[in-house]
Amino acid sequence: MIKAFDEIVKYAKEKGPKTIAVAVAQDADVLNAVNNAKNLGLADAILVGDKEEIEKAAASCGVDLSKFTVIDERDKAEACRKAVGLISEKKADIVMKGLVDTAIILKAVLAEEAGLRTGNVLSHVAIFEVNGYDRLFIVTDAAMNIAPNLEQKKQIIENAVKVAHAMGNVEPKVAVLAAVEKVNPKMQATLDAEALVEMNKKGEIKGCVIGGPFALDNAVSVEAAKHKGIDHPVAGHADILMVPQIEAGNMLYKSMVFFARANNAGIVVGAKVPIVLTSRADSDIAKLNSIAIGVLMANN
Ligand SMILES: CCCC(=O)SCCNC(=O)CCNC(=O)[C@H](O)C(C)(C)COP(=O)(O)OP(=O)(O)OC[C@H]1O[C@@H](n2cnc3c(N)ncnc32)[C@H](O)[C@@H]1OP(=O)(O)O
Repeated sequence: MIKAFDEIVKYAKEKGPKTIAVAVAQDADVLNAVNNAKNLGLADAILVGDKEEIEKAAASCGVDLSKFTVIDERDKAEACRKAVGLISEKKADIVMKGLVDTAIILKAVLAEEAGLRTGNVLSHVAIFEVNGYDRLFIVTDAAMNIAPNLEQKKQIIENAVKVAHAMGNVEPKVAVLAAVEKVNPKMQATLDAEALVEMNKKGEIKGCVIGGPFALDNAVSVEAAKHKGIDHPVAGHADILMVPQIEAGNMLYKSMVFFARANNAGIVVGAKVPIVLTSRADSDIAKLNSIAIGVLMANN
């Protein structure tokens, strides 16, 4: 199993290069990331956005724009629509969010005419490398599904499991998070966790081992799990943390980046192609890691 992002980048290089359609590309971190991806042989990029602003951003970070195709579009929603359109035109394999609100690019991806929907739930998968934890781990869904129901949670897990498989983890351990580790009928997250564990036991969710409900400490710390008397293969060893709703996931994501200084990546899966989707505040390294995951998923 791959344990660090530099290994992911190496692995993705074997699967590349792919072409990325960048929506609203006028951002120095985005340009640095695609430029590094190009230099590494991971991916080429088509930059869609305000050409003047893209030129300014490129000048600020020393990126040579002559290596890339630029499509001039000042309106952000329209730039997203055009970037997504490059997929159906078969000119790109991956979409990437640039300097634009997450909801705007996701609406462009979901639009019927974009042709990217598959009938399945699309969901966000964030990957973290943090000091003190012995593996890369996934948090889902921190950015797309606001308050998923049980069926949506099932598909959110399946999407994350596909990403874990692409990263070389053949049977990821999934912890369904709640505030407590005992089922409490007043806490929907615990009831859903119990149901998801049952679906996994019956073979309705495959390719992973699901445990829960778990509070976060039991999912990631063997000592904490032992202390609470929890004996489960997932306890203390989670590869995937499934949160009950977007606020919990988003706060966990941002606390990893800003408090724990984690190295990270983010991607939306479930559509016909992967959507590289990080926070605008994430670094160029996070964006490059995300491109690498996108390249792995574009081959699935
Ligand atoms: C973590 C780093 C980055 C961040 O911090 S992100 C910040 C937080 N994230 C956000 O603000 C985005 C949260 N999500 C949203 O705003 C919305 O759910 C989202 C994704 C924009 C969709 O909103 P709307 O366009 O209003 O969607 P809607 O509910 O009216 O549905 C339109 C059609 O799309 C479908 N749809 C919506 N979400 C889907 C999903 N996850 N998977 C598959 N299909 C989905 C929905 O069923 C509907 O289909 P139809 O047109 O009825 O056939």
